[in-house]
Formats: sequence, C-alpha cells, structure tokens
Amino acid sequence: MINEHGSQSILVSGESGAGKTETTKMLMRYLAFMGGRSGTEGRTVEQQVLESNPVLEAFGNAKTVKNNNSSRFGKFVEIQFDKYGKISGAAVRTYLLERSRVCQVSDPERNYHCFYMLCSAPPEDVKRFKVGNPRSFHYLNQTSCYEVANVDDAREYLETRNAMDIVGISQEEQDAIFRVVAAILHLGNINFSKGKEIDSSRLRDEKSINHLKIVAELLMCDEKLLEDSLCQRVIVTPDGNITKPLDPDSALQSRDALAKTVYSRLFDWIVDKINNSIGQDPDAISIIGVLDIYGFESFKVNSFEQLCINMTNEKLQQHFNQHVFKMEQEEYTRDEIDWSYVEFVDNQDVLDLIEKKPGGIIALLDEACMFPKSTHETFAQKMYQTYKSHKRFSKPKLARTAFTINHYAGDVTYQADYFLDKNKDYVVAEHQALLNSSRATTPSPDGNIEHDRTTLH
Ligand SMILES: Nc1ncnc2c1ncn2[C@@H]1O[C@H](COP(=O)(O)OP(=O)(O)OP(=O)(O)O)[C@@H](O)[C@H]1O
Repeated sequence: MINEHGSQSILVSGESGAGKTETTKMLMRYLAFMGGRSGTEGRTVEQQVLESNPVLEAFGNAKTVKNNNSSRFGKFVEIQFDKYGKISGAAVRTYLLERSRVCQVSDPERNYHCFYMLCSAPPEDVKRFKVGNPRSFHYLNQTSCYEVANVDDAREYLETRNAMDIVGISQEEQDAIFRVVAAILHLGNINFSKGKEIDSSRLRDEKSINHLKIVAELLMCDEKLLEDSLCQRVIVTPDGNITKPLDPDSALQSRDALAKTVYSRLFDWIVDKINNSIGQDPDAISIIGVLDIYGFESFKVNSFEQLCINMTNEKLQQHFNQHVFKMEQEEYTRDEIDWSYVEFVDNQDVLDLIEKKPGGIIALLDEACMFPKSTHETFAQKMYQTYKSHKRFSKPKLARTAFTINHYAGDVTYQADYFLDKNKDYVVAEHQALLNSSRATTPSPDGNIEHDRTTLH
C-alpha cells in the first residue's frame, strides 16, 4: 500500500468454521501493529478497532452445528491510513444479520451469545435487568444447548462490557443495550389465548401479563400500547382506519416480528456507535479493507437467507474468476507467454438466473411481493414455468415450493415457503409507533424530568 500508493482489500472466504473470523482478527492485529502509533496514550484507533471484535461477536455470533462461535453477519472493515502509513480512522460495515435466530433456534445450536452472557451477569445486574435462568426463557429454551465448551458466559459478560468501554460506549448506553436484550427475552415469554371476539386474542395468563409489564418497563413504553401493538393491526382504508384484532397465532407472529426488529435495530445501533466513536479520517490517503463474509451455505432446510448468502458467494466467485482466470490469462496471451490454459467454470449463468433484471429469481420475487394475492405456491409455480429448461435450475420430484439451484459449489435445494415475507421485511407500523413512544426519563440535577437521549430508538 505504501510502496504503490494504492488502497487494497483482502477477502477472507470459506465455509462456516473454516477460520475466516480468526484470520480476520489476525489480519487486523497485524495491521494495528504495523500501522499503530507507539507510545500513544489513551484509547487509540487501533485499540478501538480490535476491541470492536468482541462487542460485535457478543451480539452477532452464536453457537451453530459447525462452529461454536459462528458469525451470523457479514463484515467489511475499512482501515484508513494517513500519509505516514499510520492508522488514522476506521469504519465497520455489517451485512445481513440472521434475524430469525432471535426467535427460533434448534438443537444443538444457541441463540446470540449476549442473551446467555446477560443471564450469567453478576447478581446485581441479573436483578436490575430482571433476567435469570436461561431455561426460563422461550427464546432460549427451544434448544437444550445452554453452554458452550470452554466458554464462560459470566466472564464474557464482563469482557464485553470492558470492550464496550474501550470502543466508547458509555455505562448508560451499555445499560440501555442490556435493557433491550432483557426486554427481548421477556417478550418471548408473552403468550396469547383466544379473546372474546371472533379471531381475537388476549394475554394468556398472569405470567404473560407479568412478562408484558416487564417488557414495557424495560423498553420504557406504555403497557397498553405494547399489548395493542401485539394483539391488533390497524388497516388503513380510503374511509379511515379500521382496527382489526389478531388471532393468537398472528399475535405470536407479531410478537416475534417485534423481537426481530428490535434486535436487528439494536445491532445496527451498536455498529453505528462503534463507527462514530472510532471516527473516520476524511483526509485518509489510502485504506485496507478486510471482508469477512458468510461462506457458501447448504443446510437440510435452506431459505431466503441462504439464497442471499449463496448469491453473494457466486458474485465473489465471479470476481475471482474475472481476476485470476480471465484477466490473468488474457495478459499471458497478450504477452505471448507459453502457458497451458487453465479451465474454469464460468458462473455468469447462475448469477443471471438469480439476479438478472428482469427475469431473475429476485425480480420474480419482487414482482410476487407486489401482488396481494401471491402466495409462496404461486411464486414457486411461476419459477417452475419460467426456468423449466434452465440448466442451473431444477424442480425436485413432487415438490410444491422447493427448487434446486446448481451453484458453482454444488446443488442447493431451497424451500420457497417464507420467501415473500422475508423479502418484504417491513416494520409493522404499530411496532414503530410503540418504539417511537419509548422514552427514558431521568431527573435532572434541578429536579426536572429530562429526556434521556441514550434510549435506543
Ligand atoms: N488459526 C487458527 N488457529 C487455531 N484455531 C483456529 C484458527 N482458526 C480457526 N480456529 C478454530 O476454528 C473455529 C472456527 O473459526 P472461525 O470462527 O474463524 O470460522 P469462520 O470461518 O469465521 O466461521 P463462520 O462462517 O461460522 O463464522 C474457531 O473458534 C477456532 O476454534
């Protein structure tokens, strides 16, 4: 970078558990060492960059089948250098946090580390944040895995707090973050039964009422507003707004949607906070980018998230093909070098199948999302029809919604069942109104109530 005056990027890729995150951390440590300023006092940019790792891992990593500390998001770290080749700023960009994990986990996996850390926090924090045994929370007890070998969640909690200090997250902000984490756990314990009206729901029992109260207290919002946002939906019509009750199943879905929205916003807020605190250098001369992205995924059940991840990997593969095979070999030909041609499989056709506009799978999905009558079945039928002679696409025998793509790394069968909802990914208006109404109020030194801006909106 210094000799050739050019910015560079390092792409770390590989399947889950291959060692991408560990390699990225080593790269960052190396760059911090080479570009650090010796003898600088206080929190240096390089220290903050390194300490952003444990904070992001606490909220974005989880134990999976393949890896006890699997990153469930993609990350691009941009390290900025001044004209002396010293680190002068940094920025972290994250991609596609796996939101579904917040509400749905199966054996032998766990939810995000931060939930277990908070449950193992020192007694005063457990009391303050009203948490307890992880086995008592629905979002954690769907799997029987609570511990990870060689990981002490109690110690991790203290280390995460320490790393948060270093990256510039204040004690008040840390408390606000863990209040939100605790609120999500209690939210998952709210259950519903049939209400008096047809297709309506109400809180199931005293336990649910109690958890709702705690959520309202932790999120600093109104209890009734919280209950209504879970059990009702307002429909806007040309003649005015109509309030429609939700049946117990829909209320549960609404509860989970709220939990996922709050968690993903919390994660984004933490990333923003880290970036603001580390600071960017507008006068940086060059950058070194490090990309640690999800590897190619193929599970027993693959959904929209896997399609997005695998599409990203197809694009990276294409970039690799372009640079290593196409461009390099063209140069050899130009230079009349005697070499034997390296065969490679061009994956442009898979990329076109997925992302071409119009006509690709994503374009068909966007189109389906615009028609209120579309279902996952009509979407799947449309795909079967459109790609019936595409050599990279096939329909498994007897499938109604499943489809298989022949990726560069192998065949993956996807279930189209939740593709429409996942692609829409909207925030329910009632949830937004509820969260906007959340206010932390603390008495100011003169006794007046002040709005505390550390609340996470
Ligand atoms: N260089 C290394 N030395 C020793 N152990 C390593 C090294 N790299 C990885 N590991 C081990 O492998 C595990 C998985 O590595 P890592 O979390 O970096 O994988 P990953 O490719 O980022 O996976 P994912 O895509 O699931 O996030 C680590 O927790 C560690 O135990």
